Amino acid sequence: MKIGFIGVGGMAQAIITGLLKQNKLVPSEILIHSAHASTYEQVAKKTGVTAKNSNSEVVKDSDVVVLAVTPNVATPVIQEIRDQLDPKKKTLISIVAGLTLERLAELAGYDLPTLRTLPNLNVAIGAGMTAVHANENLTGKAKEEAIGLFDAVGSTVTLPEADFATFSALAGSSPAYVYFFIDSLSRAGVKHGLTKKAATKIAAQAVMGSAEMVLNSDENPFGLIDQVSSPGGSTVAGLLAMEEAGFMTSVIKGIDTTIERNNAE
Ligand SMILES: NC(=O)C1=CN([C@@H]2O[C@H](COP(=O)(O)OP(=O)(O)OC[C@H]3O[C@@H](n4cnc5c(N)ncnc54)[C@H](OP(=O)(O)O)[C@@H]3O)[C@@H](O)[C@H]2O)C=CC1
Ligand SMILES: O=C(O)[C@@H]1CCC=N1
Repeated sequence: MKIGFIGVGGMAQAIITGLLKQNKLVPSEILIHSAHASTYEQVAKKTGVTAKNSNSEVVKDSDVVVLAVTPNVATPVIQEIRDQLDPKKKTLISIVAGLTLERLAELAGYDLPTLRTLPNLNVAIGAGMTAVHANENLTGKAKEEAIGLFDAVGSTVTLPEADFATFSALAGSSPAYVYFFIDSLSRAGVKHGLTKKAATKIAAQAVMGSAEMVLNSDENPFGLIDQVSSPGGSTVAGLLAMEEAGFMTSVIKGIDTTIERNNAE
């Protein structure tokens, strides 16, 4: 299978890194092109994938085309490659936030097998969380192969398109919010005398283990909070101080704003 990436920014590079790391594909199966030669040539050099001289060449030589450009250039880019997107031979995968299957069909053709996805950065380490929704033309083996690319680099969930904006906040954007939390924990450690390096490692390992506990436990997070909070102890004292500063309200406000922004696009 040949898979072509149109755009090789942060997210496409994360997917490519994950696919190669998980041995789902070998470099010769991946083709790339983007706006600037300095970007795609460097990515090709670093990963061993093949750089093409145009978006059209990528599409011509690929079975599966991954649209990985920012939303503001998606329309002209699809118009540029539309003629090469033969519905009998190609599958289109979009990772573009906010771009609906209806809009993709309008731009790329109503017969084209198409998968709308919303991955997150953790695909780079095989721990991604990706939402998928296929159109009615993508069926059977082609559908399995398209979704299989994201299964290979983490978990996938099939969601109605109406839930993509919420999913995007909770999984697509949330790595940034979790990094923010880890940095805040680590900064607190620095305030109390730890080095930034040690504090960041301690904070990140604690967050990773806590996430695993949530995934592997029948308890909901509040039950686990109670297990950590010894009666009369320091954890409950810290929790109450965080809540007094508006911890949960801050998180929900941030997610509300992310979803509003997603819905406005
Ligand atoms: N970052 C994330 O965590 C997530 C991102 N997404 C979606 O992924 C998409 C890409 O985001 P991200 O990787 O963060 O953005 P980047 O800005 O890092 O990457 C955008 C890429 O598009 C390329 N590009 C711009 N114009 C063209 C063109 N005319 N032809 C071909 N390539 C072009 C750029 O080329 P060059 O580098 O050469 O300038 C760049 O490689 C977005 O639609 C976003 O919504 C979805 C989920 C998560
Ligand atoms: O910030 C963004 O627009 C994209 C969508 C999800 C993560 N990054």
